[in-house]
Amino acid sequence: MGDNLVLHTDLYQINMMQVYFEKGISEKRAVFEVYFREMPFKNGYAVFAGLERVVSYLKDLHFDEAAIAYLRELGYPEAFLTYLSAMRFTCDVKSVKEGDLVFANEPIMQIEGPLAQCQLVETAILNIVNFQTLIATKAARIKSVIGDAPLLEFGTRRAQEMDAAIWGTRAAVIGGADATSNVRAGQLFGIPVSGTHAHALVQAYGNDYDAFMAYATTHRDCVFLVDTYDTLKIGVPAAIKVAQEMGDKINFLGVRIDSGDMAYISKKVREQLDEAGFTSAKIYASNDLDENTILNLKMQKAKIDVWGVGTKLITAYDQPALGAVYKIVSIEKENGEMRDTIKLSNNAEKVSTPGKKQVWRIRSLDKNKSEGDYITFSDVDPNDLSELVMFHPTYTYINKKLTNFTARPLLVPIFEKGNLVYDLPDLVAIKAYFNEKLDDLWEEYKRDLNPQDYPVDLAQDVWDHKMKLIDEVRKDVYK
Ligand SMILES: Nc1ncnc2c1ncn2[C@@H]1O[C@H](COP(=O)(O)OP(=O)(O)OP(=O)(O)O)[C@@H](O)[C@H]1O
Ligand SMILES: O=P(O)(O)OC[C@H]1O[C@H](OP(=O)(O)OP(=O)(O)O)[C@H](O)[C@@H]1O
Ligand SMILES: O=C(O)c1cccnc1
Repeated sequence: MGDNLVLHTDLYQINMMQVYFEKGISEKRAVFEVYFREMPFKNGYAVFAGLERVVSYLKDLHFDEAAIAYLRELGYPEAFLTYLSAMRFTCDVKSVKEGDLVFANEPIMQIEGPLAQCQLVETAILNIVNFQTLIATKAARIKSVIGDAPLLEFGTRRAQEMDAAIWGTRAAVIGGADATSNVRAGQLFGIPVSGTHAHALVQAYGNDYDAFMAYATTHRDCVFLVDTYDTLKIGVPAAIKVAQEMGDKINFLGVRIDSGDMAYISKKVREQLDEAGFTSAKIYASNDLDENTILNLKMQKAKIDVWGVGTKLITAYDQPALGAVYKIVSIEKENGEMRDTIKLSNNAEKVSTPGKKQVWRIRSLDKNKSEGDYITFSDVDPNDLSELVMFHPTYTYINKKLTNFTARPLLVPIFEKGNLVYDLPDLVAIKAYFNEKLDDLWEEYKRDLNPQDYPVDLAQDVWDHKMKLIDEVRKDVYK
């Protein structure tokens, strides 16, 4: 299979493109925005990830011969296929930077350009951003309970196939993983790789001592998995014996436990290691861990130094999907002006916010913390205002006035007229960026359980415009 991803879209996008083409509106300028409506894992913030892959998908996006041939097989008319063959990506794209914090009901990406092109890219963009943002956020939750101790990403074997393992690992690193067991992810993204060994090694030798000795005579850095037969009676004593016999010939980093009551066992293992003089040997733990188990183990004062987390991180076990959507917010009229569009719903949260917008992170200069996000039309800059009135978009009586503030635009230019204008930072920089942004957030939004709702407010004119369009549509429908 080739790596042209142009057909990585839903059939209905191509069908709509055909409508636009045949009805002569395919080149009309349109603006679409990506946003999600509910915070993943009920977390207080989400960690945006996926931009690097979105860029690689959009760069040079075109229908190659194989794609056209397949669409011909599906029965699309020749004139439409000719149009598709000639199509090149010419949209403007703005996006939040990877590692930035994002919240429900604010645009995190914006695609503007010919209607047909905007329509084509919906599926892949959501596919990428939904997954990677979800995993980065899950990793951040896990890391928040672990603190400074290392978090190792161990999930490839349980990930939803290879792409999810690779890009999920990268997202996990953005949100907090310090290293991965996936060697290819290490090669592709420069992520530190790390690992111990499996039970198979011990089973292959039939006993812990021979297995650890075999490892120790072939590797300098050693972490022995001690729970194959009996952690306290067999595994740890064998690890200690090998470490003593090998002395300086190895770097005895520690032992890994992978079953049983990890609070009780880790404390006993710590005693055994300390008594043998290996006070700096670390205890690694793995086995279906997630932020809840880890927090619980920490409350029990488990003596765990390094946390290996697989399945529950890479599959976002407790919430397998983020629900980001891609909605048209504005379209060119016959006269060339833009007409803002709205989608109504019986469900108030599902009513879209019309117009091309920008999101601003408002930072109080007195408190040096983020006070909330403020959504304006794209041509407005709140930094020009001396006073900002922020109010809840549904419960409008909840409001506050800010004077001494700065506003940072979250959506930055990525593509202009199809040309990449953004320098993609490396992963180390993205991770550092995330940590810096997390520091700006009040603790109330950071706790794992029942965090406060971070304010995402609409500027007065955006709110008024939305209400006006709701009224207009309702008048049309119920006249
Ligand atoms: N002290 C503890 N407090 C809370 N949860 C724990 C504690 N010790 C272990 N756990 C968790 O409990 C679960 C135990 O799972 P399970 O019973 O499948 O493990 P096991 O039987 O010991 O090992 P195996 O994976 O070999 O079946 C795991 O998710 C583990 O992380
Ligand atoms: O538990 P996770 O968070 O997914 O971490 C990865 C798991 O992968 C390995 O187990 P393996 O695949 O050998 O299976 P088992 O230990 O569950 O038997 C390792 O020993 C961890 O238990
Ligand atoms: O290196 C390890 O210990 C490891 C790697 C993958 C999965 N589980 C454990």
